[in-house]
Amino acid sequence: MSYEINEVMLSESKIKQRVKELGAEIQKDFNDEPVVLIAVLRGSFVFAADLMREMKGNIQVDFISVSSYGNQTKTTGKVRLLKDLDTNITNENVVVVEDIVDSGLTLYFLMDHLKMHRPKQLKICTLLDKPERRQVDLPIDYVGFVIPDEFIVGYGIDYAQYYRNLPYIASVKEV
Ligand SMILES: O=P(O)(O)OC[C@H]1O[C@H](OP(=O)(O)OP(=O)(O)O)[C@H](O)[C@@H]1O
Ligand SMILES: Nc1nc2[nH]cnc2c(=O)[nH]1
Ligand SMILES: [Mg+2]
Repeated sequence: MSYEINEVMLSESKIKQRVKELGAEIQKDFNDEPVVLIAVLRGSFVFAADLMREMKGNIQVDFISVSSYGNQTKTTGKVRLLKDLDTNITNENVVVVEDIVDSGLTLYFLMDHLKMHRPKQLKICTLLDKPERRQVDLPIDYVGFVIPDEFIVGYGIDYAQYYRNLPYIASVKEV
């Protein structure tokens, strides 16, 4: 089975505008206190890079890497931790930065993992939310866009490791 780009769902300018709003909202909620952003590799690296530049003040960034999709469009249901944090987040304000929440299994696994370090606050920010596909209950603090149940790529998000370099977000179709 192979896929190709179907249509643009979110343009570069629409994403830029929303990322700006999210940065301002997070900063306001934390009253300009220091924040550690945790980007979930690989998908969220583009979003996290743009989001952190919309925030002023004492922002740290660290990366955690997990994978559960392999080269398919459905989750394997098994989340693998590929790289852990390097930062000590105990008593820190932490915001986990994700590109997309689909089944919710990735973040469910990660939240459990991160809570063990007893951060002061632990919040979730995702650019995209696909609520129709959720398999677990997950409280999400910041959502960029709620999207329909379509497999999407671009702006850091891949299909079989390709398309991450697209500056926009597009749906794909089977060909
Ligand atoms: O809510 P879920 O159903 O768990 O899906 C969301 C996760 O799936 C994708 O990551 P993937 O495992 O494909 O790895 P990647 O970030 O390296 O592309 C995406 O970047 C999210 O992290
Ligand atoms: N590329 C891609 N990866 C995902 N991981 C979870 N949902 C999606 C999606 O819609 N597209
Ligand atoms: Mg990911």
